[in-house]
Amino acid sequence: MRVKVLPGALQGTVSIPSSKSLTHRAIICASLAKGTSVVDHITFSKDIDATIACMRNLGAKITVKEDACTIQGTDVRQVAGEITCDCSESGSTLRFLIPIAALSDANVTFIGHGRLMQRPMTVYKEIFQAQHLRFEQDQTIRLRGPLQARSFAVQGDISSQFISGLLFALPLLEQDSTIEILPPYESASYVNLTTDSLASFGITVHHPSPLVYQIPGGQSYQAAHVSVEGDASQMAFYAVEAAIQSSLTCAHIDPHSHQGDQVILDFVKAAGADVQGTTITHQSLQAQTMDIADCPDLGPILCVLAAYCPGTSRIIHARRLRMKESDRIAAMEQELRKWGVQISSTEDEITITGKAEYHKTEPVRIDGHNDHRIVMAMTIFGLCAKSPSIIEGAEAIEKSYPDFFTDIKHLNGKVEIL
Ligand SMILES: O=C(O)C1=C[C@@H](OP(=O)(O)O)[C@@H](O)[C@H](O)C1
Ligand SMILES: C=C(OP(=O)(O)O)C(=O)O
Repeated sequence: MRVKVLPGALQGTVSIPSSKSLTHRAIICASLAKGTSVVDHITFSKDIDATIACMRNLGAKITVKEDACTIQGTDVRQVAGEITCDCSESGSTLRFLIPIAALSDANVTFIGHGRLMQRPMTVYKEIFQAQHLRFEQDQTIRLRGPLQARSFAVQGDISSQFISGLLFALPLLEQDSTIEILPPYESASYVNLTTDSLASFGITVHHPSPLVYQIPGGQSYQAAHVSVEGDASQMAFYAVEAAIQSSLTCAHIDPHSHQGDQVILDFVKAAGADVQGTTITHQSLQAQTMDIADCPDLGPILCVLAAYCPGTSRIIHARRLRMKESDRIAAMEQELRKWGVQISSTEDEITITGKAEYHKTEPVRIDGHNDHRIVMAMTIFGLCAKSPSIIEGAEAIEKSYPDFFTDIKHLNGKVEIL
């Protein structure tokens, strides 16, 4: 899909789609629970569809109607035979489900697409090898449990999704387990979302100190009704557009949310925007240093913010952006340079010297890098620029936010699907 983006300010109120992270978690917990759960206010996307399909293959009965899933949970420990789980391009689906699938002694094959199987998996490989369990990885991952309760030491700066995955599975083992995080501990806010979701389904996890989780064994998930709150990572695209050139209100955002990406409101405020609740209004902008250790998904759109902030901004602790759907640092460097943005990077840091306006005599041709967050960030850049751009591979938005361009149009954004 190619999308032409014409310059112009957005206006109005946008209903932010529901949190992808919280939806994965609610569907997984419900699928492990005794009885029937309901998860509603879901925004469906390719990643969420992948989690639903995999949980069905692991035995959960999931009915989808409008924006809700009714889920009859299963005892995954009883799964037998040969199971295949297609995770599409979803790192969350793959890394959350590996320990869950390993609760049984079934032979489970995980399939991934795009860059998924190149994303780091060493933490699990080492755990499985230490327990003499099958874990083979090439184009697919083939594994066999049953996983045993242990004291697990997990590197904290590769992906928090390993910690979340273990936290879903370990309460269902008979014995107690502990997870010790080896610092630095990044994306910890996502693990907080996991423990929140576990608590909603009756699972207890003790967190006696910042780097230790104690997980009592012998627990069972209880059915629950969960309504999913808005997605702070998606709000970020609108918050940045408003900070650069307009005024927007973001609806369906929980002011008390535990999502780490809610920090976007602090970043746009520190850049100079007026922020009242979830209404963001442009005022003159300035450069700043932004630490994204706890909110990596904000990386691409913060590059856009920095590009429009006069002065030199730094985005630090950014290394993990290189391991997402694309190398997001390289992708943003390549695409922003086409607009004439001054941007450079080291392995862990991005430096951008911004200015208020960008203009090119020919339409700028942007590559979406098969990455939803690159497509959305470069769309916002194009709306704020002074001349048109064309985004190739814009269908990548389906991974998390299929209605992105429809919502942009509702806000008077001039985007044309070519
Ligand atoms: O747990 C989650 O829902 C997520 C954790 C983060 O990954 P890392 O912990 O690998 O940084 C984030 O980038 C991803 O989009 C969603
Ligand atoms: C990296 C992302 O998701 P995941 O890790 O689940 O593929 C994302 O949504 O930006």
